[in-house]
Amino acid sequence: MSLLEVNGLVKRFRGLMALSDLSFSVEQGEIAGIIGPNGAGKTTAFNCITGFTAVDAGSITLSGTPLRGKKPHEIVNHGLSRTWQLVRPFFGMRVIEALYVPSYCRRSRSSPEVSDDVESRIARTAESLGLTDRLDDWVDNLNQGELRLLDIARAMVTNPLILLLDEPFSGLSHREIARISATVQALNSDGLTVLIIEHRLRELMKMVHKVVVVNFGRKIAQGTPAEVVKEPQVIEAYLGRKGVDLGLA
Ligand SMILES: Nc1ncnc2c1ncn2[C@@H]1O[C@H](COP(=O)(O)OP(=O)(O)OP(=O)(O)O)[C@@H](O)[C@H]1O
Repeated sequence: MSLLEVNGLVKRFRGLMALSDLSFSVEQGEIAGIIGPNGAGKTTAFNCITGFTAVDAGSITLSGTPLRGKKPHEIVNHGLSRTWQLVRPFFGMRVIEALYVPSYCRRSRSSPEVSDDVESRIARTAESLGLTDRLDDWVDNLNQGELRLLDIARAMVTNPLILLLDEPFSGLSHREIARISATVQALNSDGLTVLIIEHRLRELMKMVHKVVVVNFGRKIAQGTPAEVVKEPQVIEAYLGRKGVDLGLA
């Protein structure tokens, strides 16, 4: 059984088919990527999986537990957390206070998987995200890269089995991207499964084990980075000349 299984997902917005029969799975311990052109349905897929958007058809399971129809906070309590394309920080709070907010979810306080107390998990999470020195600082003083790290830290405080990241590199410098990428890979080495939407392909392809390519709400390819960049459908729909520059062929 895969950790996350998405089967036959359909989502219509009036006349527009945002997702048509989208199926893919993410295995325990994997870093998987979702790529595809603008408007392909990637964020809609995240919104459906995380309970923010109602699904018209299909199923979503996490470790075999059906998620479809559950509310976002219930899904978090099952072990699936996410970040958003646009960072919306809790300005006016200190970093440590912003990390306490997600700690009030049930999974963070009382699930059988949780062995440590909230205070030590926040300290451990801040350390693994490189934010220990910033805990007493105001969120308003963080730079863009640190705000992204804080977003990931907030999701990590809920003790997820799988973390969904929506364009975590967006708007960041090369140096900030390298820091986020190394941090996510370290979290993965500690057992976290990760699913990432990203357009920064050169950086993404270096860190993922598997890529799912979506176009017009359908999966058009799946495989290792080296496999998908050779797929004619992927080159035509999305990569074009970009594929040649990824250094994977
Ligand atoms: N709430 C909504 N109401 C109507 N149409 C929507 C809504 N959300 C998304 N769409 C449409 O669904 C399609 C898929 O959008 P989505 O944001 O999922 O694409 P995406 O692959 O994430 O794109 P990008 O890479 O630009 O972020 C687009 O045509 C978009 O305009």
